[in-house]
Amino acid sequence: MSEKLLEVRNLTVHFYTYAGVVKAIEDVSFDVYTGETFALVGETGCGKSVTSRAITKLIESPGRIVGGKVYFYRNGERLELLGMSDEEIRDIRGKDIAYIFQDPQSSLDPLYTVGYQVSEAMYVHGRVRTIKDGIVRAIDILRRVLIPDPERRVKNYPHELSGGMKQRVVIGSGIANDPKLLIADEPTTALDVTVQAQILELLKKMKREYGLSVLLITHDMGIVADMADRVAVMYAGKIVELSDVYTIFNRPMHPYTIGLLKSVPNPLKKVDRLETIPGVVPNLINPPSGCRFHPRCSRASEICRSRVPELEELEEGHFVACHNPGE
Ligand SMILES: Nc1ncnc2c1ncn2[C@@H]1O[C@H](COP(=O)(O)OP(=O)(O)OP(=O)(O)O)[C@@H](O)[C@H]1O
Ligand code: NI
Repeated sequence: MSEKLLEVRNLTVHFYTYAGVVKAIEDVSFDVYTGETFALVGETGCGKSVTSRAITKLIESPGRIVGGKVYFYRNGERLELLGMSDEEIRDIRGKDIAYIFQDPQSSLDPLYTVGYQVSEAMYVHGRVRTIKDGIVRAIDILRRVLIPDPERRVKNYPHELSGGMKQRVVIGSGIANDPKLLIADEPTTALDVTVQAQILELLKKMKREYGLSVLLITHDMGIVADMADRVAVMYAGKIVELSDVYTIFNRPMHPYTIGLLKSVPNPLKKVDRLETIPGVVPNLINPPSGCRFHPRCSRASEICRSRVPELEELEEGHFVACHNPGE
């Protein structure tokens, strides 16, 4: 396999709310390699966004990163991101590691032209000398993200563009500084189905052309199948299974993954009936003891109630956190 770009180790984030401490993510560990698309998948509230944001310390009060390390490899140097000052991490965020969020509307400022905003993204990281220089470059970037008539579009304000075009602009700003890692958090969820497919195609094109690695956050197994090389399945703030995409779909071993794949139309297999996993996602203020999935798990035994299962490599590259894994 290719080189390691990102190493997330035991990442733990808590939110200190009036109701109690929300243990949003607990000991999350995974690697992202150069040139791959790595997906984080799971139901709502399982900690995908918190994980992706914590990587560059984008956690706001009442949240706090209470443990873990994030190593980022840049030009042969191994940087630990969580120990960096706000200023140092700001220099990495938006330059070496860029984000794309779900709603393009909220990523763009309604008061500035899209050309200005793409230009500004480069200007703040010293990629262009002036905003004016940047606008010339922005035309080329809009062309690369396949926005028609970029010379004219560069002068548009966000409200003059459709949702899909706005997301193209956001992707353009993301890649403007030639990042190594693009973190895309549900980048197509807010868009129409036809536009979704176009944006996913665009992400593939960007990945090819720029040699980017992509950390893709999604709750959609179809998108995982279409986009990802490897995938980590999250449940209630923890990674329960991690492997290449083919293995997850064909040989899932964690009871949660097995249930998840039964509850969604499996894009690689035809299923007649959708099943749902009984029970509800646990409250993260008082998560279940032992394995957080045990109250909903048909295979749960005594040890599952008392001991937290570690992610173990059961076959090459296939990690499962379960005391009673099976197929
Ligand atoms: N500001 C906050 N205050 C308290 N709890 C929070 C806060 N932000 C996130 N959380 C908690 O952290 C957990 C993980 O949230 P996160 O947004 O990462 O989920 P997600 O997997 O991205 O879900 P979705 O698919 O809905 O985006 C949730 O249980 C949520 O309640
Ligand atoms: Ni999210």
